[in-house]
Amino acid sequence: MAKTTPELYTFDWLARSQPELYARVQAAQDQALDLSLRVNTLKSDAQPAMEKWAELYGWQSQGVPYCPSGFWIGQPEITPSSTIEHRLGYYYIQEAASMLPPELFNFSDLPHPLILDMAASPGGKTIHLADRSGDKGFIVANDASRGRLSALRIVLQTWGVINQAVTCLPGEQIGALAPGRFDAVLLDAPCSMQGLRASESHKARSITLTEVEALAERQTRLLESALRAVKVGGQVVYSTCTLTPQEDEGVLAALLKQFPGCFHIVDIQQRLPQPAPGLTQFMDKNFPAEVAHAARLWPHIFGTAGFFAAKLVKDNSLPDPPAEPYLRAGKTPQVKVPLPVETQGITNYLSDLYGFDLGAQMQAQSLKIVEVNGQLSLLGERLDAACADLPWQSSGMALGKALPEGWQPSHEFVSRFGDCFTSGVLTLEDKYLPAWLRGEDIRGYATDASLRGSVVALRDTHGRNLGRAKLLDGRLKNLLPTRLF
Ligand SMILES: C[S@@+](CC[C@H](N)C(=O)[O-])C[C@H]1O[C@@H](n2cnc3c(N)ncnc32)[C@H](O)[C@@H]1O
Repeated sequence: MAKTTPELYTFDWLARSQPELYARVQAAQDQALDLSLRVNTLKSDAQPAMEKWAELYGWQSQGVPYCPSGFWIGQPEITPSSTIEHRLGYYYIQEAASMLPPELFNFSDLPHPLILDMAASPGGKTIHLADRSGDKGFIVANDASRGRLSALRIVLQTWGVINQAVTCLPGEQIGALAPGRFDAVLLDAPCSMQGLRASESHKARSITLTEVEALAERQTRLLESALRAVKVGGQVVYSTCTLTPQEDEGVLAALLKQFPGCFHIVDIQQRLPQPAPGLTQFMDKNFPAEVAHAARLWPHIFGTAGFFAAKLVKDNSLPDPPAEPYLRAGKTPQVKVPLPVETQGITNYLSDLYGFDLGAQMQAQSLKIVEVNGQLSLLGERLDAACADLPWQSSGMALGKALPEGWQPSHEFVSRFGDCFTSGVLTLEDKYLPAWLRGEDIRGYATDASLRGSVVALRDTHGRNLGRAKLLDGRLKNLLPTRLF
């Protein structure tokens, strides 16, 4: 039977309309991308941290122009995925184009922004947003796919983000559920991924026009929802990892037409090393001139994957949506009311053992200590304001647990704050490092008797955080989580 749907191969539209440009894009797509990473600025200052790793691992680093914490490191012998810093969330390996969307938000007048990441998993951009807001705002990290939530939780946990909650809702509904609530919304939309190079995890495949149109329709409804969820005056960033115009400029054009006067597109060309305007013409279609304010990262110009990003500012409320949203039944964990006595006891304990002032940290980040399913956790005070009516799945960061022999801080807590500890810290001799990084206990380890029985923060001779260790008689018990090996 003859096919009724025309095949639309990757960049086929470009091959037909601009063959020279198409040839340049294809040539770029055939070359391997340099590896890039983004430094966790909740844990270290980007530039000095990068310099230290460049020296330690022989990496040649080059800054990503629009992202101060992002660096290209070429194709190095020591791969960035193999280091202890990677396992402890000191950096995230991320394609440089993906570093653009979170950088487009302006939080300079918003010390505590309430942020929605509408399609968040696995969380590469969520953790970037946490850095951008110093983990002092609050992020609702949503993804409609339940199966992708654990990846998101692990990324948040490894990075050490506290002011966050994970929800599992169709993004299309959030605008009606929480209208005008957020200062900033990121929609890194599900798309046809026709901007990525083929790889082991992403096989090249052709897409049909029907698929593109269905995706564009979903993206338009998601972006409408993002515009509803943001406050008047608030910022929305829309991004895709595809260069298919229907999913990029086409989505912006559809919403400009449907909601005139409700938002405008901010010109972001000056954020890039050279202008990369959105298309105003595609095949036989004209898009409004304003869509040229968006950025279209062509692989042959920027040395990145193909990518699209636009920044929108909401000027007026959108007219009411046609129907009430239904809410998918979500399982909400039982969060107990914080026990005031615990907070003081814990902050005193941490101060005595590690010289770390958790009380000051809690004040700076507006945190409280609660018991969640028998574990003590640090939770953002703004959780209720952000998620009162959004069924959240998990929130905050594990703080630790009380054991008969003393109080044991969590791995996440030590990997986020361990560099600030001034006592209760042990330096591991170099000869033991390989065994430690394999997750082994170190036997015959002699040390200061005053620390015996305690959980200490371990560092290597370069001062790198090696997580927690428990000092037992003649043995250093390895408390690195087994998932890291
Ligand atoms: C491009 S990925 C997001 C990548 C992520 N922002 C990052 O940087 O790590 C798109 C995500 O959208 C989710 N998704 C698909 N349809 C959705 C919907 N209707 N509402 C919310 N999320 C959706 C997918 O499960 C997928 O995780």
